[in-house]
Amino acid sequence: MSAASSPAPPVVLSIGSLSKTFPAQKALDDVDLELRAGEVHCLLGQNGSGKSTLIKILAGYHSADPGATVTLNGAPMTLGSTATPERAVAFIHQDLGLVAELDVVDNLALGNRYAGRWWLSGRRERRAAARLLSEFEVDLDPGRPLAEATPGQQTMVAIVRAVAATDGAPALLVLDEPTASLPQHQVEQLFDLVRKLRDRGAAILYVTHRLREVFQIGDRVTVLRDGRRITTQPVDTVDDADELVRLIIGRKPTEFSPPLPSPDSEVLLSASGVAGDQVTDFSLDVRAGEIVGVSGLIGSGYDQALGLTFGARRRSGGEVRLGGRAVPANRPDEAINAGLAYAPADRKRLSTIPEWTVRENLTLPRLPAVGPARWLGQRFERREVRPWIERLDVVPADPDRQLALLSGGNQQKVVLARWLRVDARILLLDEPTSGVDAGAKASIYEALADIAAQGRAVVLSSSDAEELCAVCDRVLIMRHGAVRAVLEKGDLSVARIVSETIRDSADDPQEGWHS
Ligand SMILES: Nc1ncnc2c1ncn2[C@@H]1O[C@H](COP(=O)(O)OP(=O)(O)OP(=O)(O)O)[C@@H](O)[C@H]1O
Repeated sequence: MSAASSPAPPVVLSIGSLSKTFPAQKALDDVDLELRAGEVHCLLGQNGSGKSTLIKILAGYHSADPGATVTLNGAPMTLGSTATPERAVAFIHQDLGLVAELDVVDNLALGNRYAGRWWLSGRRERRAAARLLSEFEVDLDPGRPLAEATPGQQTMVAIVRAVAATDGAPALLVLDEPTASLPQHQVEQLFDLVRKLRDRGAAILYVTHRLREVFQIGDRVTVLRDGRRITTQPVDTVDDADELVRLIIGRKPTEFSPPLPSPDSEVLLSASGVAGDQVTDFSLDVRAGEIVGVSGLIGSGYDQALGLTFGARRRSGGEVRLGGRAVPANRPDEAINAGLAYAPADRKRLSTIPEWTVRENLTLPRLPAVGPARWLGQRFERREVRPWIERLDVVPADPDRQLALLSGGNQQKVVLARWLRVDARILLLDEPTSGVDAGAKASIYEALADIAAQGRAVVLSSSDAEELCAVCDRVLIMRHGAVRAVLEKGDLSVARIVSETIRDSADDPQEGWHS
């Protein structure tokens, strides 16, 4: 935003006395908030602090408790109905609301409120879609089924769609963790788009757990804790990310001490030439005690390598050896027997039962017993589950709460805890902290370090360069389907990861390697 001496830009969104009470849970407690034209206003808070609830009330998914006042450009805003959303408001929710079975053209067209269905995917829409994608510099074939696009590409389609539905000029744009699955390079592109919209005068409400982004893109920041607004202030009055963490969790963050470099120990996992999907050559050796990272751009294959290694994705070539023994391709059962565990990135869709409780989801796949054994089993589960709930700060800390009623980040914590507590020798984790708040991230890193210290090993794929620097002994960078660079602990920095990630491998495919 411009200097303090110029007159304050007009208020676009004004929220007064906003509260929301769910059964047994007050998600928002008397929140006031103002968003001005031409500002990116970051909304921060721990998982479960009420951010999504606030957004869902604005979007009409939830009604607010009586007594709230919300205005948009000075006029009362219609709340409590998704049927008549404000035309000038664009929302990007965590659940992008796209239809995976349709192609990109149809997904964009559906958002644009075209009346007739029979011309979907017609030439006009195809041209309009191509124009929109190129305006926002999204490099994607509009005729491709959305299901084939990576999560990052899908996010961009959702943003383009939402902005287009406001005729390209939203008064208010609400972005709920849009970068959760985007590597740095794509984040920069997204930020260019966000700045473009801000400079056109949009007020932008930006929810993120990546605190660095607040300093990159934010003009002002509001922190929620336990449903209450703790502060609203200009970003340039915030010292650093540690101060943000203190505001978010209400105490000093626990120091995470990175693990010591691991000694030359036994090779637990060896992959060579693994291929399939976008991956042409994924090779690595992982020793006991190591935490190894895999990163790259969307499309580089970095987000598919672990699924291929495990057997969750169809492997077309290469070899995977566990403890020296070859594991046949596409046999996750054999991989599990040999000591491998794999947590996919799409944890919620692929691996939870939302109707079940936190306890049941955390202890899956144990089958429910019947009779007295069931009761004993539940008591045992509760005892086992509680330390994890406390360790990862699951809110509310209730093992018997239905998983679906937890906030998105808290659901992530529960599912991730399930993998952290299994006794596998090697853990493969895709994007382990995506959507998880700063406090719990540190706890997850501690848990990974503990696993490594027990002589086990972790391989994680991540688009978060800071995370890779914080926890990994070594980071493999993939470009164009293959590992092109290996950064050892001493070489690890955000700048180095980003530059290796975006470097064009055609320049020097061999020189990209580092021993
Ligand atoms: N439909 C619901 N029924 C009951 N409780 C709910 C419901 N939706 C949310 N909650 C509770 O309200 C609180 C706030 O949740 P909300 O989703 O707003 O958090 P959040 O700040 O967006 O978290 P995250 O960072 O994990 O997305 C949480 O304790 C959550 O369990």
